[in-house]
Amino acid sequence: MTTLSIENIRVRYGRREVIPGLDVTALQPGEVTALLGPNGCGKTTLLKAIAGLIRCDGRVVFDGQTFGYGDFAARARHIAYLPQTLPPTVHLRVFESILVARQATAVGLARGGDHAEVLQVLDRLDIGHLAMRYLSELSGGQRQLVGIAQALVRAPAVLLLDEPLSALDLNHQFQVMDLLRQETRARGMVTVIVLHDLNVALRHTDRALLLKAGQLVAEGPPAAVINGATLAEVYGVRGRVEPCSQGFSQIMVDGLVGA
Ligand SMILES: Nc1ncnc2c1ncn2[C@@H]1O[C@H](COP(=O)(O)OP(=O)(O)OP(=O)(O)O)[C@@H](O)[C@H]1O
Repeated sequence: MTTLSIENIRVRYGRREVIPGLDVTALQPGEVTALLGPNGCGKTTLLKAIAGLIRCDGRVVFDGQTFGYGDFAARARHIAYLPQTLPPTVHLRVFESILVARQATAVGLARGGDHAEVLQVLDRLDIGHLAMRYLSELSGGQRQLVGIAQALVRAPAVLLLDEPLSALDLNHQFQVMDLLRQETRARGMVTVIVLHDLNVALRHTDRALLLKAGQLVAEGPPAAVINGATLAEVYGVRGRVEPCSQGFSQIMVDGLVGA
């Protein structure tokens, strides 16, 4: 099985070191990992470093291969990355845009099934009715769902999603996380998702990485990582994690530390 490891990743913007040497061992195929931490702590920077999109020191090891900065083509065969801010839209219909994503990057996949794959992903994200609309005509949330479809249809081994729920309503947040978990398990993908909603991380992910100022403060099962002590240390809030009546862990925020 193919794990993903991050070895001594260091990133600086100019003279400012944003990630001062970070290691993550063996993210497992079939598992969804939540990448958590406050604004500006380096989550996007770390995802971009894994995707090979920014200059960094250190190594990403995946599928027996070691990637340093610059191995873009080799990495692109394995990794799909959905940015936090989606790029300006090209003049394509939704269906075409997903088909183009599949045909551009799903190397080695049988071409015959491309249309069926696109229809299936549209259906599973409940956006089949948007297939013939132009991207420029979509709402923010609809555009985000199409971005998720474009990433999934590439059939990547590693799926990196930066705040993919930020424009979605509650129903779609749940649906998308459900689908991502199912697909991650079924395809044996390594999936890493930047999340701000810690309740989503508790409910829908298998592992959590908690960052503070570019350093890993805690990692492990979400229910072990997210607790009163880490909420105070990393987010500066007084809070508790308690089971709801359905048995799922939920965060109760009591206030700010010191207030
Ligand atoms: N291109 C850049 N040039 C200079 N500094 C940058 C650049 N991109 C990000 N930074 C800085 O690096 C730090 C980490 O930014 P990053 O976007 O990785 O944070 P984040 O954890 O994803 O934040 P958020 O939750 O707000 O999206 C921040 O202090 C940010 O200001």
